[in-house]
Amino acid sequence: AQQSLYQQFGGKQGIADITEEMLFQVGGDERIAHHFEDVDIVRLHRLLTEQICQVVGGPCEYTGDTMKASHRNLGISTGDFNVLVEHLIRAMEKFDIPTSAQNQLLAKLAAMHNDVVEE
Ligand code: HEM
Repeated sequence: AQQSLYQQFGGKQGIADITEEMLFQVGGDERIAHHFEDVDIVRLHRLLTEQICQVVGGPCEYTGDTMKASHRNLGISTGDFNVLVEHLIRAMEKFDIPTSAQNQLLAKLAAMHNDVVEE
């Protein structure tokens, strides 16, 4: 039987595991870690998990702010954006998410690029 995109991500727990791993790696990457120094990471993890769950068609409601409002004035560049995506891909690989499922999420996140990046 064909699994839904949400199921291919391992449901809410699978998504929570992937975002945790991504944020952990981001925190250790000196290219972008400075952006997250004063951020409540537990809250960010919860919101990112909700958002990705919703984006992949899961039964979740994203309760955070818009991408444009929450990244305003953070000075995030396209390079920063690509580094975060790099860590997301590694995290998805670590949890054996099928490539076609990875690409479907990445396409949806790419559509947010202009709302996140300022330069
Ligand atoms: C498509 C890519 C991205 C998505 C889906 C995303 C998603 C989110 C979400 C859901 C929040 C929480 C919003 C809220 O507080 O209500 C957030 C906040 C934040 N994001 Fe992103 N983000 C992306 C890219 C980036 C990048 C590339 C950076 C920096 C390298 C970044 C840095 C931040 C920071 C610092 C906050 C916290 C802002 C604050 O609490 O004041 N984000 N992001």
